[in-house]
Amino acid sequence: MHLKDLAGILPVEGTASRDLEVTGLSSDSRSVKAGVVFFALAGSKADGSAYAADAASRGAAAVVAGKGAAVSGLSIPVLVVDDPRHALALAAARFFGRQPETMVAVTGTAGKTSVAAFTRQIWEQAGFAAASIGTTGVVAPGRNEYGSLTTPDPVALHRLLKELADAGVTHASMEASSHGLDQRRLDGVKLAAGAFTNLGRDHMDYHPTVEDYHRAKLRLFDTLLPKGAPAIVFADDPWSEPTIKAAKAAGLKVLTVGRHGDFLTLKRVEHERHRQRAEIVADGMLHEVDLPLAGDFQIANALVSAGLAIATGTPAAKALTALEKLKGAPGRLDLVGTTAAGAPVYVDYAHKPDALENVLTSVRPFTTGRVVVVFGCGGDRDRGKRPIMGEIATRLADIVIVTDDNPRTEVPETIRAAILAAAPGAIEIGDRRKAIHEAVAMLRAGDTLIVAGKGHEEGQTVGVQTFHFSDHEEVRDALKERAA
Ligand SMILES: CC(=O)N[C@H]1[C@@H](OP(=O)(O)OP(=O)(O)OC[C@H]2O[C@@H](n3ccc(=O)[nH]c3=O)[C@H](O)[C@@H]2O)O[C@H](CO)[C@@H](O)[C@@H]1O[C@H](C)C(=O)N[C@@H](C)C(=O)N[C@H](CCC(=O)O)C(=O)O
Ligand SMILES: Nc1ncnc2c1ncn2[C@@H]1O[C@H](COP(=O)(O)OP(=O)(O)OP(=O)(O)O)[C@@H](O)[C@H]1O
Ligand SMILES: N[C@H](CCC[C@H](N)C(=O)O)C(=O)O
Ligand SMILES: [Mg+2]
Repeated sequence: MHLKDLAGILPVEGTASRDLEVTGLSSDSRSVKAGVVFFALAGSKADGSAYAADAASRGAAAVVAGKGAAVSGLSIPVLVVDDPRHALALAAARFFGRQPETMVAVTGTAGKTSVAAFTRQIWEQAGFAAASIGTTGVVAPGRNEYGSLTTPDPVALHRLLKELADAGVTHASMEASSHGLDQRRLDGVKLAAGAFTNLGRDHMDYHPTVEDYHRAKLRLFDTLLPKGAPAIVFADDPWSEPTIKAAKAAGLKVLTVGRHGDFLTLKRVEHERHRQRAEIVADGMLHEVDLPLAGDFQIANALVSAGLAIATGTPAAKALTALEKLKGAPGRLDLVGTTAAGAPVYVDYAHKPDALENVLTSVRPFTTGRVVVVFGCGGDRDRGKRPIMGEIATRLADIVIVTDDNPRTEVPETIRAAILAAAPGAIEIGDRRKAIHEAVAMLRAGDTLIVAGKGHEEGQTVGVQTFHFSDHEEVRDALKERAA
């Protein structure tokens, strides 16, 4: 590609640099090689324009910077744009050039990973070559790779989308995190539909207010989706109404799902221990669906996913039947095993207040004994959620064990103390392995144990080092020990 091929996105018209060859795009000077166009992004820690000279010295073809960025004295062209992050996303889409034909994105505080995975599974069952992209990585035919970000950076994202399209993937679902939306990571993706699950407290270290956080999520509806595109909105959340309003104002075709939903109406749910039976009305027809997953919230996620699949062309009956074969995303109310006395042990990714509240509430109806929870809060992340989660755990569980969950560069005791301040009677066991083993040892018939916060994660980050750690492995070990 030549610089002129990025015309319309970058101001290359009439410049001598039009014919420069472009070998790649990057927002990190450290990865710049000859011919790469470097995008200087204003970040939360650094200003990319400070690295323009570094990029030039590594052979960058040109630098793209925002108005007023301090980039001068370079021997390579400097192209000035209004919004460098937006320009990077569009340029990445054009540079890589291909994406799966039908793509959908889901946003919301909780449920994104589950919805992305469920939508892919419904499409697979409908016979499409489908992929999902999110917190747990990329899953596609013959491919299952762990990724680090929920919504990848635009260059990584569009490289991946091209690979998927080249491999024959026609349908892809992806998570749109609030960071991803705010930082324009998805601005170059051509979306056929979008979805909203719910809104709760999250990332209050990044967004100044919950309204600001909601606004970031709304970019999916008011900026990214083309007019007339379907927006699937879960209707039973306190933030459903403002979301529906915004999506309608943006000219989208709003399709609501849930008890208050019109597109897919949930009539009745009967819970069993590890499954639930739902009656769902679609287009005037009643469908009975036997969902093989525990947790009220999984019904919500299943409805949103079915909504996305139907809105993009899968027949309703097929999409709803597919729900009967859904597999939960790894680490989402994931039944790892049961004790000899039959007490189930779940690993769950609840690491924010609403999720913890939901997961603890979900297991109560089938727990005749005690609900036991092991959890902690991440270091270098939203401090405000710590006492809130302490209060929720104490209110909804019978035994609360507060432990460590990626303390990062904070003092672990301080994080635990902030949780414990609102969790009278909770047991403190910093060592997560010990906490899990002790919790399993406590279980009696009728009890349920939830190990929350890490879900699919495979590490414990202490300081700047990450040690291998898996809640799944520890639970299995502890169960084996008890059985021996
Ligand atoms: C807080 C945050 O979102 N940071 C993202 C942001 O980085 P930043 O703007 O803060 O970067 P910075 O360190 O200030 O540097 C500014 C710029 O200078 C560049 N630079 C820096 C140093 C250098 O030597 N050369 C150079 O060019 C950097 O590459 C960057 O472009 O923009 C970068 C480029 O798009 C992202 O990679 C980076 O994500 C980091 C890795 C991250 O951890 N993000 C997390 C918090 C995140 O996005 N999480 C969400 C949600 C998770 C969920 O709820 O599931 C996700 O989508 O994963
Ligand atoms: N629809 C929902 N409503 C409330 N809580 C949910 C819902 N779906 C999932 N959860 C809870 O949130 C946790 C994370 O679920 P999931 O990974 O699907 O959400 P996510 O939006 O991708 O989260 P993250 O932003 O952390 O990646 C689950 O383990 C469960 O505890
Ligand atoms: N994407 C989330 C994951 C948190 C998971 C939890 N285990 C923690 O480390 O806090 C975040 O970075 O806020
Ligand atoms: Mg996720």
